[in-house]
Amino acid sequence: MSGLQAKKVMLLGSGELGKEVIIEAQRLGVKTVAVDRYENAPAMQAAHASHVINMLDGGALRAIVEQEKPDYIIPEIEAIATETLMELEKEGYHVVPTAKATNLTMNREGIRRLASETLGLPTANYAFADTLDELKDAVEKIGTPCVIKPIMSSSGKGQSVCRSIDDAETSWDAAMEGGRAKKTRVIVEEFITFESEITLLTVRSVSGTTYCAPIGHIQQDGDYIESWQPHDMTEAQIAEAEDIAKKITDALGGYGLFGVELFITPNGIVFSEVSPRPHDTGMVTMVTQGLSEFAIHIRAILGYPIPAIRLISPGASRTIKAWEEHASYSVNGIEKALETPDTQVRVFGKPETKVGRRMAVVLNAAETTEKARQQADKAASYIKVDYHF
Ligand SMILES: Nc1ncnc2c1ncn2[C@@H]1O[C@H](COP(=O)(O)OP(=O)(O)OP(=O)(O)O)[C@@H](O)[C@H]1O
Ligand SMILES: NCC(=O)N[C@@H]1O[C@H](COP(=O)([O-])[O-])[C@@H](O)[C@H]1O
Ligand SMILES: [Mg+2]
Repeated sequence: MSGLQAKKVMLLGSGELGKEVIIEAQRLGVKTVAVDRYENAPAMQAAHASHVINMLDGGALRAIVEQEKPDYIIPEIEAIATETLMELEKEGYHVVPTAKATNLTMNREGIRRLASETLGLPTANYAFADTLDELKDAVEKIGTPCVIKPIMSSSGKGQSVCRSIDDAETSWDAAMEGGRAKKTRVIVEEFITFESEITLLTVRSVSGTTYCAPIGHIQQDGDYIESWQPHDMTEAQIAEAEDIAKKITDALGGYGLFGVELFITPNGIVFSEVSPRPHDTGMVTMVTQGLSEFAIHIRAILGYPIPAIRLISPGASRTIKAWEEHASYSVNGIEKALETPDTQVRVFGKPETKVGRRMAVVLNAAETTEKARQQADKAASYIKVDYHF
């Protein structure tokens, strides 16, 4: 790489999603630097260079950016000092898709107020609370059941369903435990009884705004366990979903791929949240699309055209999680899993397991999403995380 004069990207957050972004960037001859809060993170294992810093520490973040001078800063996780990204953007650094998008989406309050109060998009009713007493008032106001989440968290961490006012304290404690940043504020959301939920991958690039086929998914404890593409929707539902996605992504701006999370209800489509970056449920695109969500993200960022996104086959993904905390583990059963036709496995290579941590994903392509879901499920059933004592 040393002689090649190339653009340099810096990834802030180096998990399984970032690892694929790094691989796609390298395929286009881009230099890659991976940053995260711990050593040997998945994307670091693929990047040209890496750094371990506390990304919530603005000073540490600035120091590493000034040292590496990347052409593009690509946030990958929901725990970054985004105020520093706003300053760096003003100083001329390019934050993907924009520092404003990162700042607003890093915090559930920012994106929710933008979607509901500024853009008038349909969302669950919501309220915010900074103390247990305020939380009890918010639960009274929103009604039960309701969903309580730290304002800065992801993959369902610290999230709980509050079924009666008596649950408020347990939910408060869960949110304080699970938030990514040491902020105590929580959001209380009306519980939406949806028929299904989707991620609409939306791309803003030099070629305009385009959408991938909708991805259906199932979540357990606020974290995804299964996704498939395409999700069955009427033309009218797709048009409604794309309209919401266009409004929210236009408001965030910049070039890149966004994961717009939507609930499908009998009364219409409800906006939930948006990631200004590839989405975990979108890992399925590694077997369904000609360009995966990761390839699309990097192409869009670099200003390259994305004239078409082709769905090549229906497909499904199934996550493999660890259920114990260990510094030494192995992922077994891959040989048996791969006996199922059109199956692929991605082992992320995280250095240690944690309770509920996603360690790998199984992908399957088939003639129908139903068959792909069944096959992904079957293949995944053979894969086990074993712990070494
Ligand atoms: N208001 C709600 N009503 C009903 N279900 C909800 C509500 N909010 C969240 N959920 C359920 O919990 C899941 C996770 O919620 P949300 O996306 O807000 O959390 P997250 O921590 O940001 O997760 P991720 O980072 O994986 O997107 C949703 O996909 C949905 O299944
Ligand atoms: N829903 C967001 C999401 O899936 N993000 C992905 O999980 C990683 C963190 O995993 P970890 O908590 O196991 O380190 C992040 O770095 C990102 O790749
Ligand atoms: Mg979500």
